[in-house]
Amino acid sequence: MTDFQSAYQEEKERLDRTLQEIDRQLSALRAIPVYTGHDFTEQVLEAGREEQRQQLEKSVREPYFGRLDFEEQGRKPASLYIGKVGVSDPSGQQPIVIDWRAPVASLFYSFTGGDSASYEAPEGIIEGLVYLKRNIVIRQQILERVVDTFNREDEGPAVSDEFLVYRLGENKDNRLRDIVSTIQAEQDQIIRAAKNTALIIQGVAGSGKTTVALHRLAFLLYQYKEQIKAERMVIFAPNHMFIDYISEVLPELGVGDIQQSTFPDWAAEILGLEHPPTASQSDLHRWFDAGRSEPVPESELPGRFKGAMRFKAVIDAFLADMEALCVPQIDFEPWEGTKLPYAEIMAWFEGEYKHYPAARRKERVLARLHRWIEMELKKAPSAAQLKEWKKKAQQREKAYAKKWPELTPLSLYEELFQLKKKGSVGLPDMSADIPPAIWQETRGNLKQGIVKEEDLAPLLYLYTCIHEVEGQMTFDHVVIDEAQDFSPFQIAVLDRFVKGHSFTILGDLSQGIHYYKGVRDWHEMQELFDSEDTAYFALTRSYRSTMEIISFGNEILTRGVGTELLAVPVFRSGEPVKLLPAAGTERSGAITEVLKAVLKGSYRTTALLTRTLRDASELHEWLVQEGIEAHLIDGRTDQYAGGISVLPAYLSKGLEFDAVIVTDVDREHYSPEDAKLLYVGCTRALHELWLLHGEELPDYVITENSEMVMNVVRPLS
Ligand SMILES: Nc1ncnc2c1ncn2[C@@H]1O[C@H](COP(=O)(O)OP(=O)(O)OP(=O)(O)O)[C@@H](O)[C@H]1O
Repeated sequence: MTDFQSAYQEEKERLDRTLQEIDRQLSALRAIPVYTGHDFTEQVLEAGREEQRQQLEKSVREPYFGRLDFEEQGRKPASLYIGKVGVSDPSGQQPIVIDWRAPVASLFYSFTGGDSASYEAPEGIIEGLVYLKRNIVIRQQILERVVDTFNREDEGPAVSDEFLVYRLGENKDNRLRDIVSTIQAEQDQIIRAAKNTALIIQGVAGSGKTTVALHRLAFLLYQYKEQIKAERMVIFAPNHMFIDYISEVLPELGVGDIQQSTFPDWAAEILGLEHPPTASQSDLHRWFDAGRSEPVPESELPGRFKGAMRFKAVIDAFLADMEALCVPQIDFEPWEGTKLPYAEIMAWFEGEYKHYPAARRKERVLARLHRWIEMELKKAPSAAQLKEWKKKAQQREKAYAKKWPELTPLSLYEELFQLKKKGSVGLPDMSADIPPAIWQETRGNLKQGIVKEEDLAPLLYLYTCIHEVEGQMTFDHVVIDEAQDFSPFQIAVLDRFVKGHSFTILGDLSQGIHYYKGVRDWHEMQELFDSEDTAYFALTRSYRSTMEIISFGNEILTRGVGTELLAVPVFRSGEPVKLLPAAGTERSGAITEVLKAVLKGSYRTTALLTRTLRDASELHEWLVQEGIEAHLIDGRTDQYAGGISVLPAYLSKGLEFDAVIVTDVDREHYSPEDAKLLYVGCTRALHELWLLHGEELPDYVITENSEMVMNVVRPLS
C-alpha cells in the first residue's frame, strides 16, 4: 500500500470506531425517557442530557476535521482528533474528539512547523513535539479526503497550504461558512485573545475579519462560560442583508442566541425612536451618486464632525452650563410662611447627588424635598392646620416638580441646537463650536423631526448622561464589523454599555468608502482606551480571491488609494482579470456575452456591480426583460439570495461572489477619489473578475501585465 492508501485506511478504521462510539452514546441517551416533571434537579439533569444529545447528533455527521500527533514533554505521543464538538470516551474521562476551542487544539492552528511547539493551558505553558498535522474531510459519515499538511518524517518540516488552497478553490453559496478546519495561525491568535481587551484589527479585503470575529464569539463563550452569556454578546453589522449573509456561521459552530444587529437598530431601541435612522436613498445618492464636483470640506461632513470626540466635548460643555438651569430658580414654599430657599435646593443638587446621572439626580432632589416637607408638617400646631398644610403642600410639590425641565436625549439635543422649548431661557449658546453648515442642517432636520444616523452617538451619549446604564442593557462582549465606518464617538458611547472594554473592532481603512463618516486612522479608536486595555492586530493575508485578483487589487491600492497596506495572496492561481471595452452601444451586448461566459462555469454566485443605484436598477430591469433571472440589491434588501445579483459597488462591501463583473469602469464613472470603491468591488470576487470599460480607464487600473490582466474583445470565444 502507498503512504496515502495506508493513511486513508488508518483513518477509515478510526472513523468507524468513533462513529460506533457516538452511536452507542446517542442510543443510551435516547433510551432515557425525557423528564417533563417539576423537580428542579431533574430538570437541570434533563437540560444537560438534551444538550449532550444535540451535540452528539451534530458530531455524528462529521465528528472531526483534523488530527495532530503530539508528544508532550515527559509523556507518550498521542493522536489528538479535533472537531467542532468534543466527545468523551465511555468512561467520560478521556476525550476521543477534542473541541476546537480547547487549549490543546490551539496547537493544530498555531503550529507552522519547526522543532518544538507549545500551547497555553490553564496550568501553564505546555511544550512538546508535533509529528503530524492531518486534515480530514468527512461528509455525512463518509471519509472523503485525508491530507497531511505536516509530517515530521518528510523533508522541509513546514506546514503546507495544500489543504487550505483546496478549500479556498470551492465555490461559495449565498452564506458565509465556518472555517474551523483551516483557521490560520494569525487568525487563531485573534480568536483566542483575552476577553477584557478592546482588540482593533486592520485586515485587508478577504483576510477573514468577519469570519474570525464570529469564531471569536464562539471561543469566548467556551472559554468564559461561567462569566458571559450568549444573549449578552452582540455583533454589529452594516445592514440587515449582511446579517442574513453571516447568519449560518454561529449555528454551524453550535452557538445560538448571540445578538446580531445594526448600530441604528440597537440605538433606536434604547432611545425609543419609532424608526431606526439609516442612510436614506437620498443620502446614498448624495454621497455616492452625485459625483465629486464640489467636495464637502472635511470639517463640514456631518458624520465626521458628530462622530469626533471634539463633539463630545461640545456636548459636555453644554451640559455643564446647562446643569444650573435644571433646578428651577425659585424658592419652594409649601404653604405660606415656610420656605426652602433655592440656594439650599441647589446645594443638594450640586453636592451629594452630583455624581448621579441627571434623571436620577432630579429624582433624588425631589425625594429629599418630599422628606423635608414631611419634617415641616410635624411642626403643625393643630390637626386642622396639618390638614390644610398637607393639602397645599401636595399641590405645590406637584407644581414645583413640573417646573424641572423635561430630560430626554432628544429634548436636550434640540436645546443644544437652540431649538428652545417654551420656558427654557438662558440656554448656553454652542453655535460657535459647531460648523455653520452642520448647525443649519441639523436644526433643519430636527425641526422636521428627522434624526440622522450621525445623531445617534450624541443622542445615546446624552441618554447615558441622563440615565444609568442598567445591568440588562450591558454587553459582555461587542463585535463591530466594518468598523472603519464607525466613529470614535460611537465606540466611546458603546464602551459605556460594555463590561471591561471587551470589544472586537474589525475593519479595513482601504475600504473606507463612506468618506463622510468613520475613521481615517485606527489611532482615532486606540486613543479611546488606556494602552493596557487595547491591542492592535494586522491581517495581511487574503484568502478570498485568486492571486491574480489580489495582485490587481493591490495595484489599485498602490496607484489609487496610496496605502502600503497591501494584501498577501495565498498561492491559488486562476484566470487573469479580464478587461473588455463595453461603452455606449456595445455595453448591453458585452454584458450579455460576459454573463454567458461566466455562467458556463459551475459558479453559484455572480455579481454585476454598477457605479450607481440607478444604473443597477436599470440594468436589473433590462436583464429581467431579457429573461435572465437576477436579484437587485438596493439599500433596503434584507436577504442575500445568491445566483446573479445586480448592485451598486458601494453595497457590495462585506459580500463575496464566485464571479464579479464590474461595469462602466471609466474616468467618467470612477474619479480619482473612487479608487477605494473600485477596490471594494474588485475584491468581492473569489475566482473570476471582469471589468467592462469605456475609452479611458482610471489611472489606477492596470491594463498591461500579461500574468495579471488580459485585454479581451468581442465576440468572446
Ligand atoms: N482560514 C481560512 N480558511 C478558509 N477560508 C478562509 C479562511 N479565512 C478566510 N477565509 C475565507 O475568505 C473569505 C473572506 O472572509 P471574510 O469575509 O471573513 O473576510 P473579510 O476580511 O471580512 O473580508 P472583507 O473585508 O473583504 O469583506 C471567506 O470566504 C472566508 O470563508
